[in-house]
Amino acid sequence: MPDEHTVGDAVYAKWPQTNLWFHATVVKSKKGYVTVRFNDEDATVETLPDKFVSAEGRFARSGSKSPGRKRSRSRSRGRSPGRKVKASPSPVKKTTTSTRTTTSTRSRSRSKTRVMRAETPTRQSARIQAKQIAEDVVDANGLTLRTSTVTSVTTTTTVNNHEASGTTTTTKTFVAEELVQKSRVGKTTEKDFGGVIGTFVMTLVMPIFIMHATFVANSGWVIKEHKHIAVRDLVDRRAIAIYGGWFVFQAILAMLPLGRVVEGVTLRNGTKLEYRCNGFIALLVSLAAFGAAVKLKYPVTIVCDLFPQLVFTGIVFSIVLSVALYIRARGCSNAALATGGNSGNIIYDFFKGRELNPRCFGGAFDLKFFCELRPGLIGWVMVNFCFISKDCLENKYPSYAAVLVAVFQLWYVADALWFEEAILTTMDIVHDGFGYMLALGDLAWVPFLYSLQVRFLIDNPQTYSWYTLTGFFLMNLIGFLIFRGSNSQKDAFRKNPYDPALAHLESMPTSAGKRLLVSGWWGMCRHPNYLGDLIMAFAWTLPCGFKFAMPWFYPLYFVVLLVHRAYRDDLFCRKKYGTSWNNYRERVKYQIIPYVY
Ligand SMILES: NC(=O)C1=CN([C@@H]2O[C@H](COP(=O)(O)OP(=O)(O)OC[C@H]3O[C@@H](n4cnc5c(N)ncnc54)[C@H](OP(=O)(O)O)[C@@H]3O)[C@@H](O)[C@H]2O)C=CC1
Ligand SMILES: CC(C)CCC[C@@H](C)[C@H]1CC=C2C3=C(CC[C@@]21C)[C@@]1(C)CC[C@H](O)C(C)(C)[C@@H]1CC3
Repeated sequence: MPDEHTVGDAVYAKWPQTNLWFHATVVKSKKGYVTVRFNDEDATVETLPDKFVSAEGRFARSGSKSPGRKRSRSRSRGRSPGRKVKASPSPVKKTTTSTRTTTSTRSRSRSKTRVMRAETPTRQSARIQAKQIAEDVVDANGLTLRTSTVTSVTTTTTVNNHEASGTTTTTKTFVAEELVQKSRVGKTTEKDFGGVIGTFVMTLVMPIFIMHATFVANSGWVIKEHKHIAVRDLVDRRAIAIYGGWFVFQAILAMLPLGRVVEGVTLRNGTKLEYRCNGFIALLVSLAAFGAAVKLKYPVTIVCDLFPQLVFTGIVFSIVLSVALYIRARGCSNAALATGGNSGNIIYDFFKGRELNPRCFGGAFDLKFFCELRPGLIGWVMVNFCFISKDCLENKYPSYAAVLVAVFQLWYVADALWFEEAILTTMDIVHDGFGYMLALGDLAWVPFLYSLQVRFLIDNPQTYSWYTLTGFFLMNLIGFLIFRGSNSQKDAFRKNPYDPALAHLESMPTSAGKRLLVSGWWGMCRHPNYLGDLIMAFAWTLPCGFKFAMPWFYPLYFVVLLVHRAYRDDLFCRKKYGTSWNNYRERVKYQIIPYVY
């Protein structure tokens, strides 16, 4: 049972995202959450689940339970993940500890625990280690917790004798007291995407390019036959109704009380948001609705006829949404901001997005999560299918290459929605605010540019022998197996590093507590999932042939996007894992392509 807290109580509170506990004072206590003020120079206020707050007397008393009252887990596996003994968040000395193992020899055993006061050398190394941990710690949003003072560090060494497994493990629990830290989102000083000028150029170029690609999908880089198109020709009520109707339809599906509700990563204030994952159901319903529309002879090809108008509507919609998001974020508390979108420069912050998790309908509807996976991603599949339907109607026999690429892309989207909750740990959800980049990316770039190859193949049918088509299929399959295999391996490891199914994998410890895989897919290179994604991108484009440049935009853009993403992730991880990240880079040398890059 967590402690009862009264306003003004002196407590120890766990600093978000660390195993470090600090002096704090209770400001408010409500329904399982306690708002505390840390005794640091900034008097940082955080709201934490009550298990992360413990009365001071209770915390220091020998033999008392840990604040979280978690049972410490000991592992006795030979492999590295198994060797890790998860340090209890409790800094208290325990006289007895219940232990559990996760292997087949799993057994519950009372372990005899000897508590030793660390003498000077250990105490000194603990102080250094605690300081290093604190310096390396970065919160869920990539924010470094800056350390200014370490006034005292206490070390307890606990030796557990595991009778059942016959192994002896040593748990060192460090208590760092009165570390003065900050976790507020400071001004964003390191700007990526070329800073203010880069983001300004991208803000202008991205919509122009989407429009341009709409008119040249079937040709080279330039519009050869110049048709004069006025902006007023691009405004069409039917296009607005189709785009708006689709967005609302997807929003309704997303809000249906179907599918699992999962928790996202821990936020800076120690809390987690909940997300309803019913994306795969939304895809099935959308496909069924499309099938019904075709069967009922509803003119789905209107999407092809009004394509430029739809693209224009999507762009305008994304711009309006981004402006609304920017204005909304001006009224946000500091705690709600993304670390990367708080530079104070309107152009940069508008592009990157200021608010991390904008939600509406009383917090029930997460805009970024919804936009990233639903209207754009499922819309991309629908655009492909509308063009295939048009081809079937006009030519009787559809272009097999176009059908194959549409199937590959449906497969990719279905996979994303089947593993929907995996997106909750991607940098878009964890680090990036929701602004112009993601709004335009999700709602116009993905549905109207990612469909480039299928649109090209409809206008320029290519004929291939069955073994060439099989070759494309195998290439896509190989890419998919690498992409899915590596993403699932990492997800499984992050969910439970002691999963027996991962016992064959080697991992290395980091100063932030989490381990990093160094064998299996993640031993080949640091981003095997990007490699798989890229192989698929090429498998979707090769069928377009080499006569025209435009379809090749997608794999070229994707290389740039993923190389830049790998670079950004490297910066985040360096902050998060400190020197351990350098050791990891030494061990796993290549970024995306083993022995090449
Ligand atoms: N189709 C498209 O347009 C796009 C697709 N994608 C795809 O989205 C997917 C997600 O991409 P993204 O979020 O960028 O990156 P990753 O899925 O590669 O995630 C990077 C994070 O994984 C963790 N990690 C890194 N190395 C290891 C390791 N050795 N062991 C355990 N954990 C590790 C780290 O986080 P931590 O340690 O905190 O867990 C790191 O920050 C990719 O498959 C990518 O191809 C991405 C962009 C666009
Ligand atoms: C061009 C701009 C500078 C950037 C626009 C970027 C966006 C288009 C992409 C950023 C990350 C994305 C992801 C997917 C789609 C593209 C965007 C939005 C993703 C949903 C595709 C399906 C995958 O399986 C995924 C892993 C779920 C992807 C997550 C990232």
